[in-house]
Amino acid sequence: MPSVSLQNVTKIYGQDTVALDDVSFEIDAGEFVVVLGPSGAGKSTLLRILNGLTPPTEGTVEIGGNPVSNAGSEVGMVFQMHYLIESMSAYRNALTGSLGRTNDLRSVLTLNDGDDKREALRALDTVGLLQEAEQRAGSMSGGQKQRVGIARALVQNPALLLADEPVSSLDPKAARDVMSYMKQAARERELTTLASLHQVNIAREFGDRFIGIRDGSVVFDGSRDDLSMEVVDELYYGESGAGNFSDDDGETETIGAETGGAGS
Ligand SMILES: Nc1ncnc2c1ncn2[C@@H]1O[C@H](COP(=O)(O)OP(=O)(O)OP(=O)(O)O)[C@@H](O)[C@H]1O
Repeated sequence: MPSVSLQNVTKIYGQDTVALDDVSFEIDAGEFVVVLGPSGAGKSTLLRILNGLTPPTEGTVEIGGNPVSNAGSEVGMVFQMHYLIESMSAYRNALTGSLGRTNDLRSVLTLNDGDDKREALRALDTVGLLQEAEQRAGSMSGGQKQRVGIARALVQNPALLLADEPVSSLDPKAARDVMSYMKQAARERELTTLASLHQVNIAREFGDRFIGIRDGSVVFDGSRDDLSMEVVDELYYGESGAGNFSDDDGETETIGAETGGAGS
């Protein structure tokens, strides 16, 4: 049974804004999938449908064989903006992930059960922040905050980890750090992961499978080897734009917030 299954999913906002148009794909358990596509392609809509925040207009979505509900506990979410409580420690922030399971505010404020505490520490360890567990989130770097956001999602013990442009606001080094930890967490926990990214070079480095969306349709679904410069050009610029995206040495150019280039 696939971990994620979308069948003929269409999303129309209002009268006629077709954000997703008859999208179907399946993701196997443990796959690390990156969604790519130009602004407005439908990536955020896809993620919102997968976490139950937005109902599809048509089609079916299943996670672990069950229809997506808006209970949300089976889906962990990492956001572009981390949405941490800045006055609380990294540990307390990670612990709020257990709310997804227990729905009990007391578990965060006072009466945590021991399992939740252990899970929060384990998750912080996974993202390399065990030593910083007691540090106030507000005093952490952007990359560290994002890693706390990943820890919080892991504490939820989700069946699917979704990340919506998780490294867009980070410099290239911090972005790579965050992606490395996310990949490691997914591998350790055999966690199915789907991340939308704007930076093609970072996507290429960390993704195992790539789904390209353009104008609401899946126009590419393949491995790193299949993700040629031509495919990337066509994904972002359409057929007429071939050649725009490759530079002279064949490296993929950066999209969006990343400005420093690979490894800088
Ligand atoms: N709540 C909404 N109401 C109306 N239209 C919407 C809504 N959300 C998204 N859209 C439209 O749906 C289309 C897809 O938007 P979506 O945000 O999913 O794209 P995206 O690929 O995530 O873009 P970006 O990379 O800029 O975040 C766009 O035309 C957008 O304007």
